[in-house]
Amino acid sequence: MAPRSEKKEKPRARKISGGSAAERSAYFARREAARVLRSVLQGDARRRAAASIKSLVYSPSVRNKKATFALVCQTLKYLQVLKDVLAASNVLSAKWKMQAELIYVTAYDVLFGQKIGMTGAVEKHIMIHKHVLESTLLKFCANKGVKFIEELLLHNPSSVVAKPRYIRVNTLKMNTECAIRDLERITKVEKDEMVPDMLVLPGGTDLHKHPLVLDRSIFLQGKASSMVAVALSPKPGWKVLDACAAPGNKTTHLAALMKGKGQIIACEINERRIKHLEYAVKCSGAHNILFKSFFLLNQVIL
Ligand SMILES: C[S@@+](CC[C@H](N)C(=O)[O-])C[C@H]1O[C@@H](n2cnc3c(N)ncnc32)[C@H](O)[C@@H]1O
Repeated sequence: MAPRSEKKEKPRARKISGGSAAERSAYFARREAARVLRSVLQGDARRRAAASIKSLVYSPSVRNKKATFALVCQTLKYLQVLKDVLAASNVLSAKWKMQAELIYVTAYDVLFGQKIGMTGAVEKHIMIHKHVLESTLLKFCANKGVKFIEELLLHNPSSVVAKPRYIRVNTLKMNTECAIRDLERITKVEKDEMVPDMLVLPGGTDLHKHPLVLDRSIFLQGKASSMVAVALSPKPGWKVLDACAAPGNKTTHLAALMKGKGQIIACEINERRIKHLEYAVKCSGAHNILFKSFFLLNQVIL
């Protein structure tokens, strides 16, 4: 493969005059994200382990680490959709191919992100084509018969992030049918076939700030983690020891399966994590949990 020409925009050399600090920061974050994305995709193409995104982002040369990390992850999540939309809209012509990664990151920002600091040549190019990109995206959704863009990710097996998002309903606070009705307002929801009270949402659904997550009516808990308490199948009235409890996903799951009856002894050695554990338990509506600061195998605590 011919080496890429290095005649690209040099983000650090370029002086961005005017604009707010937020605009300048967004401009640079896109360029830093594009460089990280290139390393990730090159590693992938050569079928060798790419450096982890975190290790690339946390190199000293990256200034705006948080924004860069978020942009890389989000662009990767939508990458196949972005590629398809750009190709169908003829936006990634030969002239722009050398900056393909910056085009992907910017297209992500324009279609799904914040659209700030749109001062660079690539930004202007994407903004000129914004309407055609948006209408192509809508056509894709219509053709696949999907209501939400996240669902397109499920139709894309090659998508980097095709894994679904699992949710465990905290039945101490809410029943599963109500949770489904609430979540269906924002995305597609299915019941998991194996784990009771577990819901499956399209990959990439971000619910971290959803009120049901914040008040612990639902937990963003993986399927494997949720199988543990189900496998134990504790009955109301049992006494159960959770030896490594924080942040409390399994502890609260046990409490729900025991319908709040019996006792769970939750051990956690890390003081900072104990606080998270106690907060999660308090919000979860479980009242039968006794906290211990650590668990020692040879210590009789029961
Ligand atoms: C992977 S996390 C547990 C996740 C948790 N079971 C859940 O489902 O949310 C492991 C936890 O065990 C704690 N831990 C490790 N050794 C411990 C010990 N001897 N006693 C109590 N907690 C310990 C760690 O501090 C950490 O918070």
